[in-house]
Amino acid sequence: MEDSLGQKWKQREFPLASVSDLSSPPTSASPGIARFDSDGLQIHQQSHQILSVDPQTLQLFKVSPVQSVCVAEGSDADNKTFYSRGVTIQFRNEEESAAFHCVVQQWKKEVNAQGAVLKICVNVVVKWTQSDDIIGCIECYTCRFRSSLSNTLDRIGQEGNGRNGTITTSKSKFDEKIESSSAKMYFHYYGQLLHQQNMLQDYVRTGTYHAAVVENRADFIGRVVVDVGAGSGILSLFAAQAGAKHVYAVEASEMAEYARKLIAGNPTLAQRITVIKGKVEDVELPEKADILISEPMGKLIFSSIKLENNAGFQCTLLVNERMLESYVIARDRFLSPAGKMFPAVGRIHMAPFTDEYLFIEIANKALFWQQQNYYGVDLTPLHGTAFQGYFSQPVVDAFDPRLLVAPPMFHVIDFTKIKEEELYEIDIPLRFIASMGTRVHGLACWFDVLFNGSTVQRWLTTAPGSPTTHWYQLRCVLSQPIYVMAGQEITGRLHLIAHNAQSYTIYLTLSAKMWGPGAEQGGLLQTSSCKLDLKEPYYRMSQPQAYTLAQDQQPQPLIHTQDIHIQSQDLDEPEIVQQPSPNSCAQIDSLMQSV
Ligand SMILES: C[S@@+](CC[C@H](N)C(=O)[O-])C[C@H]1O[C@@H](n2cnc3c(N)ncnc32)[C@H](O)[C@@H]1O
Repeated sequence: MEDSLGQKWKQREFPLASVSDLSSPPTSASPGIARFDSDGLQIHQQSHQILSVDPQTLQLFKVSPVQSVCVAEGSDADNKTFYSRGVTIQFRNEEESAAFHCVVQQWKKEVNAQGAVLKICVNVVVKWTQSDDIIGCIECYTCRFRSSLSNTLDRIGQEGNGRNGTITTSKSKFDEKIESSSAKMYFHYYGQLLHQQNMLQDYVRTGTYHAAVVENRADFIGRVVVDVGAGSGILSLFAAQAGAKHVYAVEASEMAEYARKLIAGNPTLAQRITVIKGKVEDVELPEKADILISEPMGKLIFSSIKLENNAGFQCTLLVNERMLESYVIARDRFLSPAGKMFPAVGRIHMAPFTDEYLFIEIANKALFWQQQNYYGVDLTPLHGTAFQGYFSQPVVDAFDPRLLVAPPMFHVIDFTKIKEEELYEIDIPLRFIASMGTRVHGLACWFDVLFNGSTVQRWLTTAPGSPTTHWYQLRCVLSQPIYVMAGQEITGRLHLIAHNAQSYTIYLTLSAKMWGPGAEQGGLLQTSSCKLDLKEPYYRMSQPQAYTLAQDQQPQPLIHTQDIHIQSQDLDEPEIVQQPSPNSCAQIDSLMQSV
């Protein structure tokens, strides 16, 4: 339950399959519960509380997908002897385990934020005195900040007290929740011009931003603007074109240097733009903003796949990359109360889809592991794992909207109101009415965002059937499709849990009632679930976009979606890709039986 402070963790309870005290024999394990309340986290074994911890001392280790070890510090009665106490907790499933870890992360962060007042004081003392005596004194006063204090010292030493006052707390909000290796790769990626170029060459994206800004000049003229994650500085330049009084272009990657160069090369605008290199979580600005502009919509940055044209490694799902959190933090730090956000609202759209070709293509990938005589070696012991592995990759491509089985629904994220913590865990109940009888292979997702200008409202959409953007669409494919009839209800749940590699674990469940004699009596359900890692997509851009045509539909030429941006420039005839002859359902079923 959420209270007025947005403390989603409060009152949360997690049933545990088993709890065992590390100091007792493993045979003592029995079911229990983990409960968050105002005193901290309480772990009960049956009805006995066996551990009560506060967030400062809690250490949580994931030892398997469903098992974790909680270690907390305590002291004896005279507060002199410190000891550690640990319990092993076993969750009922991976989803509950991931949700628990997410709640602990949020809880620790909120409690640390309350401690930030003290950290700021520490910071100020250090800045003014640089005195070892005072540092020693503070260490005695609250020794748990000892290590962050030395971090603070390191950073003050490196960055000085520059005009932009870069550091206010000892550890950045960003650094606290994001793994440093992920952040390093992420900002390295955005530090390269070719990746910025890829976004700039998405004319649907950049053209919509340009139109949304210049058509809403009235919002920009004479106003202070902050460009959150400025990249090449393009949106700052648009804001200056629209008459902004001053634009602060905040960019954390090395791209900040290129942005300076680009902006300096446009002298009529440059005098009204200041580039600030740093994270929006850390930098200080000299004044409040009337407008925030940003392009924080999730793509995926990953290094493991090389595309021939280096077109960029990005996929869709509004919240991926976790940059929306930075946009929201920037709002709370920089935007004046009556300020505007460009964009202001985002929506994740979802609909079940059918796609036999895609399904068989994924299932086929694991067939390699069906070989019983691979150089004399039986590979089949790994087939099941490989099969699940391929189905845990969300598919990124542009698909034909006729593959959708039901009208889509959407989940709104209001950037002007949402709390940062609410983006750590997003739980969307699903309900659709099938408009055809078919096999449902999974859930298709895409997004749009709204520029809510005072003069013109504009949507930027990544929907299937709309001009393709560099986000494409995303599909979560079930390893067990479900069968539906026209008019039948499909229910389910899309549960996204943020992780510290700037992405999300996706848990999807879709269900449909069985028809036939048994169904009327009572809720016979076909249910299919999958777990996917948004950071490990199957980038399917060079594959044919196959779909089954209804008899009354004329064949449409199908194109390689990688070529779409080029075609939008030179308007040549699209390349036609030959369709493979359709696999019948019977063939597919027999293949699935064999796997
Ligand atoms: C999707 S790009 C958009 C770039 C540019 N605004 C545009 O529209 O072309 C996002 C940019 O935000 C930067 N960024 C991401 N998180 C940031 C943060 N917390 N602080 C500052 N910059 C950030 C990235 O380095 C990247 O250059």
